[in-house]
Amino acid sequence: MSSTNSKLPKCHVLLPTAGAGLRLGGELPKQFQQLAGRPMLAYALEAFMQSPRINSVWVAVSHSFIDNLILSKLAASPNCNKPLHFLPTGGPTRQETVKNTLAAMLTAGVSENDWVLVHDAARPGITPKLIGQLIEAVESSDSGGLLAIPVADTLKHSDFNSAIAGNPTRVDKTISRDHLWQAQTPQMFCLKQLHDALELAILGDADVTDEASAMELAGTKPLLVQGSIRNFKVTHPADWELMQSLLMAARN
Ligand SMILES: Nc1ccn([C@@H]2O[C@H](COP(=O)(O)OP(=O)(O)OP(=O)(O)O)[C@@H](O)[C@H]2O)c(=O)n1
Ligand SMILES: C[C@](O)(CO)[C@H](O)COP(=O)(O)O
Repeated sequence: MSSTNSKLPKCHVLLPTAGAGLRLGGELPKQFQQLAGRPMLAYALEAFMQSPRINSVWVAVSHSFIDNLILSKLAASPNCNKPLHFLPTGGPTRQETVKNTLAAMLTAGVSENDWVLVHDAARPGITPKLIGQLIEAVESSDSGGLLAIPVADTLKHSDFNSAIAGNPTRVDKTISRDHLWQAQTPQMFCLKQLHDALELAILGDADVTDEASAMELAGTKPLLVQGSIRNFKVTHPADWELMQSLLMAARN
């Protein structure tokens, strides 16, 4: 499958940005706060703009943020060299935000057979090289797939009873890390299949925290493609500090 033939599936990006960033804190949701001098969202946006296989970019925004000047400034950047759409499709959960945005993309005329790469705005360490590797691997497989990294540390399950009333948390047991991977994004699937899988998962109140989980519930086995430790999710203040140092060092 190559996007050079217009009849073949194209690749589009969906960036969900409707989270509140509560674990990080701050006056704005984290994806719009200044990280090493630019809104965090700008880094992922630029990586996809620089990826030759990406045809269009769709940013899912909460209703309360859709008219914010930060968005128009991002769109005006000379780096924005592909069709860029901001949609007020944010929902109460990540999976609802993604499902609403996929529905809007279908309504806007994107082909249901095209690929969509869903990427957290909170992962500014993504690079055009990693994006290219995911696309190449998934296109030559018979299913969708995601970036992920094999778990490197020894894993402990905590003792439920030790977590009561300020007691120190204790080990219940050690879990084998064999065959365990940490899911990253982008996660790349056929647009309509992902939409339907998310819709089913939401209707069934399933605990899906990423796109792959919804596709697994629908019976597929997504491909695991080697990601990078640099593509970590900025969730807590310590992640923010680390990412800021990495971005500043890369600039010098
Ligand atoms: N209702 C939601 C929740 C999350 N997200 C997006 O999903 C990505 C990953 O979510 P996470 O890092 O957990 O962000 P938040 O939900 O904002 O974080 P927190 O749980 O700390 O509030 C982010 O780009 C976030 O904006 C979204 O679009 N809609
Ligand atoms: C999609 C994800 O980033 C994959 O690791 C993750 O599941 C998002 O989870 P969160 O609960 O929204 O932080």
